[in-house]
Amino acid sequence: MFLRSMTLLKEKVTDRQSHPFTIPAIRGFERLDFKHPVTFFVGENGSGKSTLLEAIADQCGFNLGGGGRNNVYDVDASQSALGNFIRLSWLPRVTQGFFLRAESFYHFASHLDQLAREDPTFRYQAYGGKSLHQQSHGESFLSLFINRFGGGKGIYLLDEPEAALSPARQLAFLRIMHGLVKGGKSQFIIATHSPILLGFPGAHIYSFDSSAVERISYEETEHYQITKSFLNRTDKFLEDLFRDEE
Ligand SMILES: Nc1ncnc2c1ncn2[C@@H]1O[C@H](COP(=O)(O)OP(=O)(O)OP(=O)(O)O)[C@@H](O)[C@H]1O
Repeated sequence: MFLRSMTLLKEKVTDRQSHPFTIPAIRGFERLDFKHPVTFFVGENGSGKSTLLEAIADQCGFNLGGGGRNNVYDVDASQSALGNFIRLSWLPRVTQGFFLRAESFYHFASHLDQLAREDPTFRYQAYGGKSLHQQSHGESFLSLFINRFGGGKGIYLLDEPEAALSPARQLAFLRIMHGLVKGGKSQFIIATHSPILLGFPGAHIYSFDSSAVERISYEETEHYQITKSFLNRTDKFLEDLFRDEE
């Protein structure tokens, strides 16, 4: 555990009528504590999870298109709306880690290809030995988790890592994360919609579905409840869903 909390610098906020303070969970945000090496952000689409995660990545000095501190490249919209309004509290401070955003991973892969073109000794060592563009989306994510994560102390900020992963690969990812967390040198903060990932034992889950970010249990998440009802009685669930359709 390295990142202990994040706090809104209220005195810096002069305009609460514009983005990102128009997002209900962000408007009510004051402080978030991290007390477990694995923290999840959950909430409806547009509830502010990525905005908060990106602000953390910004304050970590990570490339906002994806990557760590040493990955310097430009992508569109790589600015954090909230980054300058928060303070991170560390004990101890770590500088290594990775910000993964599923939506711009393509650009990160291209950035590595550019490095390989510029430096013949670059062998994609930390990425499975070949260009991420030559691996499927899911394979490239797994390569990253297996090869790039771990080593020294690091913080990993992942925005919807499940986007590319089959259910079996999501389990593989849980196993990798379990191993890294057990080693005591890794902290994960993950925005997700995956009921599988959310099942990580003991993880803390923060919901963005109300006017403040608040902690809820795994069983209280909509992801758990909807998936459970769907699987328990699929026919009945779908019958109810499609009733009165016309
Ligand atoms: N630059 C911007 N200007 C204005 N509004 C924005 C901007 N960027 C994002 N938003 C809005 O902020 C809200 C929160 O977006 P965010 O990406 O944080 O949501 P999210 O919880 O991560 O959603 P999802 O689960 O769909 O990824 C959304 O309504 C989005 O439209």
